[in-house]
Amino acid sequence: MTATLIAPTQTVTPTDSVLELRDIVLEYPDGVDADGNPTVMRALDRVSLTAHRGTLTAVTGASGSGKSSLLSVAAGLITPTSGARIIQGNRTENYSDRQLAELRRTTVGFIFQQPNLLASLTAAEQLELVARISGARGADLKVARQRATELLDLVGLGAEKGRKMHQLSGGQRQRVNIARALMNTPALLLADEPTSALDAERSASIVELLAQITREFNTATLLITHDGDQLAHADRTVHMTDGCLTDA
Ligand SMILES: Nc1ncnc2c1ncn2[C@@H]1O[C@H](COP(=O)(O)OP(=O)(O)OP(=O)(O)O)[C@@H](O)[C@H]1O
Repeated sequence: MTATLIAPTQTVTPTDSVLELRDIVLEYPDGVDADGNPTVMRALDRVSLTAHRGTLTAVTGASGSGKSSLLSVAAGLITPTSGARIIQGNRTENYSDRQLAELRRTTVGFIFQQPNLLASLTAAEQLELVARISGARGADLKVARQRATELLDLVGLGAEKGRKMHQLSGGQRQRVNIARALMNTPALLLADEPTSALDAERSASIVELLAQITREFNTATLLITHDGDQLAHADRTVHMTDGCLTDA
């Protein structure tokens, strides 16, 4: 992996809280009971969690315990049933869809299990697209292109930036995915089992990369993982059990 350093755009201290969840309850509608009354499935049960700048928090737990639900609430993709969600000092649980979309665009980088990359675009174009969607044109687009090049160098894909997705391995595609998540200099980086489709060696290098990014970009990073070997890279590990969160 290359060691290119790209300075974060904001000056912050490692102890800054980016995300604070207080007593979060999330219930999904879950059909009806025998009397025809609506029932709910409680996916998050009074969850509290603070994520700080420059800190990698691993989230573990059995399938169905609520890990993805936790990340979706943290990302502002789902509004919790109750509780407080504070992102960059702002209470957001009453934000409109538009405010949440803006918050995600400016603050959150999301890395999914399977990189959802566009087959027709090169690695560099995948990253440029983020800037285009944000409205970058002219000089701004030029700056974004430069940033895309630097980020692809950072994730070790400088030589592959002109390749389309079918010309890359699964591990390389996930690196493109990670670089893309950094295009908007997110304060909060959320990774939902980013190594689930990779072998042990590639998984280890991806998690090392996420730990490096957390330090160099000063992100508050949440990483869902099932892999005990990856926990060594985490500053903190929390565990979900039936919607409840505890320190591991
Ligand atoms: N949209 C939904 N509607 C109803 N129930 C849901 C919905 N999404 C998730 N659930 C339920 O909420 C619980 C938590 O799901 P979640 O996906 O957060 O778990 P997880 O720990 O991420 O699981 P996995 O490791 O298998 O991805 C599960 O019981 C799941 O069936």
